[in-house]
Amino acid sequence: MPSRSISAAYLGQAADLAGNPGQLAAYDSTGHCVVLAGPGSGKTKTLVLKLARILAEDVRAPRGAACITYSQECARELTRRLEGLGLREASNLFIGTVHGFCLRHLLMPYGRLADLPLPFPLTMATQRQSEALFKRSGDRLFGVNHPWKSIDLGRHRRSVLDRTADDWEAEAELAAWTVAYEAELRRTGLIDFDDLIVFGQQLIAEHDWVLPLVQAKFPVLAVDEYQDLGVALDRIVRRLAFEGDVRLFAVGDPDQSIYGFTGADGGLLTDLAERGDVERVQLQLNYRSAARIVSASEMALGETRGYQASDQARQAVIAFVPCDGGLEGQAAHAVAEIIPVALASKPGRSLGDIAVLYKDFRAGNIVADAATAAGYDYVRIDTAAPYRKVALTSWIEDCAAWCAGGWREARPQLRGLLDRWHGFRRTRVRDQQAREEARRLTALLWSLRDDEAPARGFVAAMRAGLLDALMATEPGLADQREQVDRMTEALAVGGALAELDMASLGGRDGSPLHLNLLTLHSAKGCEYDVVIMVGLDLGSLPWLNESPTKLRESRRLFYVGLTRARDEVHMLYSGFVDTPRGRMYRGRSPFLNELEQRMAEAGTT
Ligand SMILES: Nc1ncnc2c1ncn2[C@@H]1O[C@H](COP(=O)(O)OP(=O)(O)OP(=O)(O)O)[C@@H](O)[C@H]1O
Repeated sequence: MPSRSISAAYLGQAADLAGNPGQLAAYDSTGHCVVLAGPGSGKTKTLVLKLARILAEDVRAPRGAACITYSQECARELTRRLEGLGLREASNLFIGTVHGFCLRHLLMPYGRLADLPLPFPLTMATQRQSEALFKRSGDRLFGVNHPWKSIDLGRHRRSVLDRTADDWEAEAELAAWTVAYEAELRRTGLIDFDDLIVFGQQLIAEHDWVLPLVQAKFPVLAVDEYQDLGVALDRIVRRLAFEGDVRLFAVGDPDQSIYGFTGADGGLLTDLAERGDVERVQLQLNYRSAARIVSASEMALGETRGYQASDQARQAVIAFVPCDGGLEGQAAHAVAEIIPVALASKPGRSLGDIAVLYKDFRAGNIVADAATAAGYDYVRIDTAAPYRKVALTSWIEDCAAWCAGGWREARPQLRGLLDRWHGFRRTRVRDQQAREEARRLTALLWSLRDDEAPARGFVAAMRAGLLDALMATEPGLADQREQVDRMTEALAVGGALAELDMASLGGRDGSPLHLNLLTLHSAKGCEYDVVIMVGLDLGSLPWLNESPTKLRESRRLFYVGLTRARDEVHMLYSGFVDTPRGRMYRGRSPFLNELEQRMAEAGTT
């Protein structure tokens, strides 16, 4: 057990691991450790407890640990869980995305010294700037009506690291476009998101002197959702761990690898776990889902994994629900029939315990319209959401949560909000100035405490009080500023979130009063009592004629959706999809046919 000061919450949670030999083995590991396990098996729980233990027992400040993950949603979940154990972002504890790590702890401190061909000081392109430069370079090369291929371009840049290799020229169009786009970026003095990964990798790969410097600061590296990493990030981790003497604790599940289109590769995790110098731990118990859902998920995946539910007696609902009227009909059925029954069927269950999952933002629009018509408030996570979650918008939301009553029970903790604020400063400030800023921020937050005030006034006051000044002096935050501007526009009178109050802004990641609407991709890492999946028709999930690789990834996406549920899964379909060329009748998703057949064979329908 950790010997230094640790929270009671930590002790309580660590005691949970005692009944699970796998979790305990990971928790007791002394060298590199990789935990491979299925959904709901407590990977993230084990990771945060292990990190707390290492920080209490093995590492002394100013040395510390970096805890990284792929997406901002997962980073926020890690922050929340670590705060629950009394661990906050600090100068010796990085909690964030791999992109944030590459920027703050690799490229900013060492990029110039290593003479990387980047424009310093590093200024991030906003989404709008990078789209405009991407289009301009594509138009010049291929003419104005050329197809938009930004996802493919990003994948190519991140996956083929050696540009003299045959693989690079194998996709000649993407290679040429990349070169032209990067030249445009540099001419404008900007870098983009993929540069962080590509140059972070180059720095680590080619400059041996960087390794001991990173190791001195972060002798421990924890990685959540490892299966989301692509080859560049995997190389960064391996070099730090196996050549830089950084101790690695990684968790993930190759069956939940759903970002192949970005270059992610679940096989990298499996390979990592097979190394002789890594302790590999496999977890089998699922604490989240009822037994029927655990076994149905394996049937949906089409693989036998031997996962068991921790509570065998819990009842579950698994429903295949035909609906007339396509996605509109499915959304209407979900809000009119399924949600009211689900709310009534368990005492204390609220809208926040229910999620509607869909393939993309167009389906999200249809579900959101149905929810509005039924009078349900909702939170929505997809690309049509009014603003993207980046570190700054997440921080504003957490400040709103604190001001809207969270301060009474320190959820989130004020100290954590202050530390995260200091983390946004990429340029070093003197201690005196940092103290003064902390004092001003505390006074500002204290003055903005209100349970029901409109979120609009809160964000305006935060911007006028401190935020605008910070964003004006930190070019590295330019891309995040764009999202803060979008948040402000959405909250303005007439905007998409004009009605939002502070409590709702603060609760956008899980308020009991809001139904959750999110894409299947965004649902990874989340859990809900009731999961309603819409759009389970051939032509949507999966698309028609997907390649075998793509089809496997679509199946994993379906698996991720199913495994978010604790008690109920409702799978809605119509047997057709609406396309720009009219209605296409190809039947429901083959994943449903297979699942229903396997459940019938097993006698579990
Ligand atoms: N040993 C344990 N005892 C009791 N509950 C546990 C234990 N381990 C995990 N849990 C609970 O199980 C649930 C799932 O845990 P967690 O989110 O850490 O799983 P995960 O493996 O990261 O899931 P996923 O891959 O699906 O995101 C959480 O509610 C967590 O508190």
